[in-house]
Amino acid sequence: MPPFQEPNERINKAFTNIDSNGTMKPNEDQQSQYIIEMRGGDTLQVQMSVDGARKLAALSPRITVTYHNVSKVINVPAKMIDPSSKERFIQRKLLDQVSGQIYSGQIVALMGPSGCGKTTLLNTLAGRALNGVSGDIWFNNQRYDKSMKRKLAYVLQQDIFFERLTVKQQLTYTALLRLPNNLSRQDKLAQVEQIIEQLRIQKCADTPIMLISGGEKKRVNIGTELLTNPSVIFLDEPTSGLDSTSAVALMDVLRDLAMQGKTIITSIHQPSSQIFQSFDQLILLADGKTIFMGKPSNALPYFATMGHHSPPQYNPADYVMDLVNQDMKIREQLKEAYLKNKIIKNLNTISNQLQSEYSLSARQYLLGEPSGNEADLTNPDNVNLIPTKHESKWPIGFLSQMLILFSRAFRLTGKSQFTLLNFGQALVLAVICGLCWLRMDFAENTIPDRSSFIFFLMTFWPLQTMMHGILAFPFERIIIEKERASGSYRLSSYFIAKSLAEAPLKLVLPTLFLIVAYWMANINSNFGIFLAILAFQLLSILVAESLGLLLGAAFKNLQHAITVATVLLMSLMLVGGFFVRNLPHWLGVWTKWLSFFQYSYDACLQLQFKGGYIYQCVDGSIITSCRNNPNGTFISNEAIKYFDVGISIGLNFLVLFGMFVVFRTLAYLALRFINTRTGRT
Ligand SMILES: Nc1ncnc2c1ncn2[C@@H]1O[C@H](COP(=O)(O)OP(=O)(O)OP(=O)(O)O)[C@@H](O)[C@H]1O
Repeated sequence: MPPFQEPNERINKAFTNIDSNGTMKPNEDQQSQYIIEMRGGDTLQVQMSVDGARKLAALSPRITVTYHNVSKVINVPAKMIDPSSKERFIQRKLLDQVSGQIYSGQIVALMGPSGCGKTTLLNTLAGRALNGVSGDIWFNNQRYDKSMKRKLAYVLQQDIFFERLTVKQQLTYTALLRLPNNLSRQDKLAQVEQIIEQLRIQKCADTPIMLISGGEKKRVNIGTELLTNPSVIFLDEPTSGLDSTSAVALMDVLRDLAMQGKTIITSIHQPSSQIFQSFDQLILLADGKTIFMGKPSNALPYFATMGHHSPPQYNPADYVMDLVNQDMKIREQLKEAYLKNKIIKNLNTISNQLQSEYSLSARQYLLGEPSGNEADLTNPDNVNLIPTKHESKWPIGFLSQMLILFSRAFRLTGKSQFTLLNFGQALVLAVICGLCWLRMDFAENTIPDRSSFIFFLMTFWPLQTMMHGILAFPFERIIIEKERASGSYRLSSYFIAKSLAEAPLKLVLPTLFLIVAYWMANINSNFGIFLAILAFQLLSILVAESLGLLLGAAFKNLQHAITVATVLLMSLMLVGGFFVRNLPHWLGVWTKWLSFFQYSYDACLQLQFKGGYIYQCVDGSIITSCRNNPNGTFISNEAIKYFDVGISIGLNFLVLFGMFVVFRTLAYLALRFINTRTGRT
């Protein structure tokens, strides 16, 4: 048995040295195409085009999805349905004993009235939200296992991306994160180019996603999921919001994918007649039950056997939807009829016939339901879909994930932070601030103004950054959840990468602000002191941001997070030592230690008056030694006594740093463990 070679080595070998070591099998076209088997049963298809460019694609195994008697029950809080109810929960059946079989190469449409359970069925088949699910689901002859995630793609109804990225950047980051490390960067990028070509989005490849059309966005959404070359693609209403031309173009893309052997299951609302007829199979649901399963062209003849005739020239999809949306009685009739008409595959015909009270003519229009027996479970590729145990759960290692996520976060924050508007805001505010405290004298009467300058410095930027922190997760979380649902990366690598990438960028504008305002206000000419004050300002910004991230991650409702943040910030500011110098003892004795403003303010006051500068006395109202010496001078360090500073500069720094670490860690834990989702199925 030849030793296992890494794919890159083997691919190169395939083109330079065609040998037959048993692991490389030349395809029909001996010169240009090879199938290479990899660990875990995956195969790679390598093609050499005429111009010598190399194309690489993982050949995904063909998968038949079989589901048998699948039900889903959820517990809804009783008070939500009936406020007078004494019960805690009421059970609701979202899916009721549905069965079906979908083959590779097919496009299957799930249709039915709003709320009939299409998304629930898609989620269930895709292995998402499996709580309360009973029945059997097989992929070929294997039951769902988390490790199959990479072979199943789920295209959500909403096109959720970092919209500032261009189409190519979006696909490239996804490829780098989700394609395994045994492919080179060059091959991952080649895969991106292939997807762009396959989905016909070359025209907008370098356009930011926020500027492309709805149809293009949908294709980027599908492309993102296709990068890992999944075998089964679930799509939740992919054509909603698209005009008919874009919808048809999208269906063409899906047809291409089906022709490559992929299994495609899509829910759809109101397809045009052309799209409706293009499906290989139609599954109609009503109230969580199947009411028709067969070829779309057989739907109208089937309903006609029950006396429901479509007017001529009417879009069959519209007619079917009108029918199931009519009154409850018709829906009940259709549900009952399906139960009696349905055919079970691989059961002997006698028991099938015994079930039938309806005419055989209705049954001829239906496809058979699987019986749940071994005979239903086809596995044409005979591939083990569950990777061997030694394979990592993640496509790439922790460090690689972090580097890629760092680069993405750096790019995104750079784009949102370094706008002309933000630079303008920082500069204008710095100048206004500088003008208010313009070139203060080194004199006794400027001491209160100097302390207020410091307090302003230590509150303005932290406040602003904290609000940004609160908003960071509610908007990003949905993207992270989507990416993590397809097994892209660890939450910890995302969190660390985001923290590392954003911190330096978040600090650029406050630094610029301080340089201008500090010089204009004439604070302290010692460069070391300037750097120390800058360090405190930046650290308090990081503390405030961490607190913001924590609140943003912990609260389901953004409004609640903002309200709590406002109350918290105002309270911490009030007890921070600047506004009230003589807090009631019972209050001040503990609250002032909670305020991170207090620590940076205290430390910077000490820094400002450090260095033994000569200050001019004025009236002795602040400095005792000036009382009888209005024209005299005093050493700046004396001013520190006027303020009730608590602890040393070093200790202040340590406490602030500790707060930063604690808040960051809590923010991570909140993000990891507090579920802010709305509880949809
Ligand atoms: N967490 C939940 N709590 C209560 N009801 C739920 C929950 N999730 C789903 N449902 C209900 O289950 C039913 C099926 O929902 P589902 O989203 O699957 O329907 P759908 O056919 O996809 O609808 P639409 O076409 O409007 O998207 C709906 O009545 C919905 O209100």
